[in-house]
Amino acid sequence: MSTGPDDLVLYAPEEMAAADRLAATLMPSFTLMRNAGRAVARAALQLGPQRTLVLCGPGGNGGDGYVAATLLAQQGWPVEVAALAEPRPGSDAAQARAGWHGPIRGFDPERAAAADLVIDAVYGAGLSRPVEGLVAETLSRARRVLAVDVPSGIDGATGAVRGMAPVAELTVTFFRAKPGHWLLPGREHLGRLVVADIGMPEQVLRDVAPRCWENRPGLWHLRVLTVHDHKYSRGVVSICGGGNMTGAARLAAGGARGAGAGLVRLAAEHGADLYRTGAPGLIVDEAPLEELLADERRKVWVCGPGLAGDEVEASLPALLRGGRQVIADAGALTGSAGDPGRLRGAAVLTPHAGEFARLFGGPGDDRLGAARCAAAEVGAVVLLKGSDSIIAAPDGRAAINANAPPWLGTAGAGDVLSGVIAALLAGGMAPFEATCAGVWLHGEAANIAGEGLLAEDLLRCLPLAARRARGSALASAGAVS
Ligand SMILES: NC(=O)C1=CN([C@@H]2O[C@H](COP(=O)(O)OP(=O)(O)OC[C@H]3O[C@@H](n4cnc5c(N)ncnc54)[C@H](O)[C@@H]3O)[C@@H](O)[C@H]2O)[C@@H](O)CC1
Ligand SMILES: Nc1ncnc2c1ncn2[C@@H]1O[C@H](COP(=O)(O)OP(=O)(O)O)[C@@H](O)[C@H]1O
Ligand SMILES: [K+]
Repeated sequence: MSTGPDDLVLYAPEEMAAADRLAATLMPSFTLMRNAGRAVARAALQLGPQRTLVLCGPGGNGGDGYVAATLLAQQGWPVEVAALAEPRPGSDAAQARAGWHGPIRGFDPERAAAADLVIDAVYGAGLSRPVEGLVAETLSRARRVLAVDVPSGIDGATGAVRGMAPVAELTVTFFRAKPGHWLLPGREHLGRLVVADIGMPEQVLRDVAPRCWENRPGLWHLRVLTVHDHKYSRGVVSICGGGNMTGAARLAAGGARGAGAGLVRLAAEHGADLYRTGAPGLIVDEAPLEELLADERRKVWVCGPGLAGDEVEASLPALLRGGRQVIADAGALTGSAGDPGRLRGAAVLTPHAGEFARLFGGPGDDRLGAARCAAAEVGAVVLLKGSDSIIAAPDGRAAINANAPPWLGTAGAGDVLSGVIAALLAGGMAPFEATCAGVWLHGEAANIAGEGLLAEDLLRCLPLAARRARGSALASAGAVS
């Protein structure tokens, strides 16, 4: 089956609540809860019969727990239920509670410690304050946890831990995942994530349409070359080269070439000889920048890797004035610390957490929200890099990337990435899609290279990463808008 944006969309808790309300006008809402509980029971059954304690909260999450407990008991499982409070009379959760005919106990940390499996159905999308006291104590004693929707305490919008949250072995969520499933630290609490189909009407996807996606092939499409392509149509990338830290610009150039740019040129008014000793396919220009800008084919520029403050001053304003598509990285970001307005006109900014903080402050617990605000403020795509990189567009679209292995955190990896994004931009992709695709290819190349990679290793792995992207996005649905 093909994957498209609708499959990758992430519903924040308030969007999921809106989806729920809409669904309730189209079908009996209890059907969704019954299907959710069924999916939880099915997942538990796959773990094999064992003494199970279902911890039920007062709302819909607890309702799913009662349904699952009832179904598991019907299968002959040794199941106990502990409840925090009675569900609101007349609610779906109350109906689910009425289906459970066994005893209901109070929360007790010792009982949780004695169970072989704890089903955490305490809080889900309705988490409204930190998890503490008896709930925290009980959850923290569980030895093996299956979480319903999210491990209680994980904020579904931000991935933050509010108070405490158990580390689950398996998490079963419904309809679509949430940003907090993919953002850290939430992602580390899930174990394996199962997204269960609970029969949500199709109309919900149309009428409640979040603008946040998991970043994978299918959200974007790499172009396919034809016999009519040539080096200029594949894209020209220009890179500002510093006179001192020359490795960074060379890595960016390698990233652009590895990601399929037809022609990569390095602008090095000073230090051109150093660059000429590098890759033979790289063209080094010694002419002053103003002269290079007269060539209208040179639309896409990487500015920042390896540049000192004065070198940024000598290049960035001219590139922006010249209406070029600029990827501002490293030195270009540091040079605008506290004054992000200086980057207005750039196509993409690629800060890591430290650079982001220097530019915009924060970002605090809500990194997704902070990246979106930053993108709107500067009018550029903002890529907040990390092991859960966030790509945010000025129009509110955002994507969360999760394929990057920890060994990608090595000096020079970011320089390669700026070149990869530049190549995709130069090849005709729009800035948001080019950045999403670049980040995924970069992570995939790191997976191909394996642990111990050096930034240089990414370059030879990029072509295979692109082939994998094309393979897994085959026949995907249309573009994101
Ligand atoms: N959205 C959907 O499509 C569906 C949702 N379902 C379930 O319904 C859940 C959402 O239900 P609710 O909106 O009732 O929310 P929850 O069941 O997550 O929370 C219930 C209530 O608990 C209280 N609460 C939250 N955090 C607390 C804390 N830390 N300390 C003390 N009290 C706290 C709040 O008053 C909240 O309204 C989902 O997580 C999911 O499990 C499913 O039943 C079926 C379909
Ligand atoms: N723990 C991690 N897991 C996965 N990717 C990481 C991790 N730490 C850093 N990265 C990635 O490595 C790259 C490092 O970029 P950057 O910090 O700019 O380094 P440099 O300036 O040395 O090139 C980014 O793409 C970032 O997302
Ligand atoms: K839960």
